[in-house]
Amino acid sequence: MSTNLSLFTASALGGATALILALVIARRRASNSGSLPYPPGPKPLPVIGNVLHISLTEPWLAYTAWKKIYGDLIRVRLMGQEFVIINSEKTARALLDHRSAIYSDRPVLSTRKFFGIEWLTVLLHYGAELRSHRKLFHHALQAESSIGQREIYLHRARSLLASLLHDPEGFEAHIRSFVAAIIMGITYGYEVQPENDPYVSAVLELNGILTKGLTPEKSAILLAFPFLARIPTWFPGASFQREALHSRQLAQRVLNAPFEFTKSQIEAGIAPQSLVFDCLTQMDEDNHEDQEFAIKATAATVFIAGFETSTSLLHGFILAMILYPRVQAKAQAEIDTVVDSTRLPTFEDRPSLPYVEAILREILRWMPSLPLAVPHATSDDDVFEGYFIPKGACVTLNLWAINRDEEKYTDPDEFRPERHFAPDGSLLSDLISDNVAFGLGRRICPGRFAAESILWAGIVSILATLRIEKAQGIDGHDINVKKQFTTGFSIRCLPFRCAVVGRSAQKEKLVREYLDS
Ligand code: HEM
Repeated sequence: MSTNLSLFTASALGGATALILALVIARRRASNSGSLPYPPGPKPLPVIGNVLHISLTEPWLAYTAWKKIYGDLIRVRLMGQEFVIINSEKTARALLDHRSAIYSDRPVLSTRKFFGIEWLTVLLHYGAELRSHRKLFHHALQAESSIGQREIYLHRARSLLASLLHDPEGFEAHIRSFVAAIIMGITYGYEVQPENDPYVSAVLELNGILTKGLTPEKSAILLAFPFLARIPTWFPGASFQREALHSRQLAQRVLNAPFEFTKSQIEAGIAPQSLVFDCLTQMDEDNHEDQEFAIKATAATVFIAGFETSTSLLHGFILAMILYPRVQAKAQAEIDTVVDSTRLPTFEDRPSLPYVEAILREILRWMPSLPLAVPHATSDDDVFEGYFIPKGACVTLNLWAINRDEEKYTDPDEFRPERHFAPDGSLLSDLISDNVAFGLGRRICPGRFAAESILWAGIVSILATLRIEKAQGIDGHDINVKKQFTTGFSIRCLPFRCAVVGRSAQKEKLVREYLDS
């Protein structure tokens, strides 16, 4: 909130800029729209557009409320930037998938450079650099690679069980370590330290800043008032600038430090296989410098993009298990019929566990870690169902609204895995890797296969061996928990407490035996 205030205080100084901007916008609109209307939406005010109509930290709430008034495709204007909000999966697929030639760019995020992450794949414009990154991702994260990495996921999941049994109160940190160990292992061949790992701490801190500062809505303000980026960090109220400076320093650390670690391991001949190892040892003869930078940026993106989203969903899973003990018990009963008491679950059991599968789908729906996904941008003018969508528009996939579509999901706030089954009792056939939670079209999440396997390994291992319950206060009463999220570009549950207990002495013994073996 203080960021908003400092932004707006400074914004007030920008009258002259605003006037020039208004003229530019008016000229641009006159030349672009022809006679076709923009999609419907709340009437923008002169110059500032709809800035006062939304919350800059939770814009999806207004976008979702407007769905009832304006429908599946909404036009919003924030300062000089045109936004098109997509509120239904059908319209999202029609535009982002079927017209991907036009809808695969990213908006001009002025905050990209300001926060020092202009190299982040997620934010690259559509072009040669992005294609080179996506080629590297494809090589390391395609569905087949994820199958090969399943043993690592299960091994890490079983270590997570031991940490949860040993220190239930620290469950948030243990889940973060679980995800970090997998991602740092497959990306850099690096073994994370159990506590205060320097690379993990840097990413955590960087993600914290980016989550608050990187929304396209804030970027639109910075784009309209570029002088804000040049206010010195010592200026009163310049907290935004100070955070950005810190972000630039952290981003350099995240980009370089683990990469240099792997390089030195390769030079010493002791590097295990990893994304960076494979890519560096398979480089072409030419342009070593450019190739190395692409590998470095791709690897750092894996950590930034994969870490926050996956941990957020697993925290959401723990919350759901406390709030819905019936679901937990039903999943455990299913697992017990498939996995006998002499072993722990493996990926071979997955097809026999449809209810666990439905829980995974329901987590992706109930807990949208990226409520507005990652914005796309149009690289050309377009016309859709009679509405004009200009080149350069920021096209926002409102997952918050899509996941709460009451026509598809009755009582959408309820966590109900049963909604993913057909009336005949069979699991619906949609693939998790096609889930709209991973975005659409040419920018679809390249980490979705890895993410799916990481989440499944964590969820099934916890359900098979542990019971998640409400924690008890010192008075012996249960501590109630609520579904409440943080705000920003990506969201997670607000901190809550829980108790974790082994489901039986035999199951605890299985975990210990596995880790001792
Ligand atoms: C369950 C966890 C995850 C969710 C919900 C998620 C979701 C998303 C979404 C919505 C996008 C934007 C897609 C679009 O623009 O249409 C995206 C992009 C991306 N994700 Fe994920 N993701 C997850 C995990 C991961 C993991 C584990 C990795 C890496 C291993 C990863 C790497 C990326 C990258 C590199 C992009 C940018 C692609 C581009 O801009 O071309 N994600 N993700």
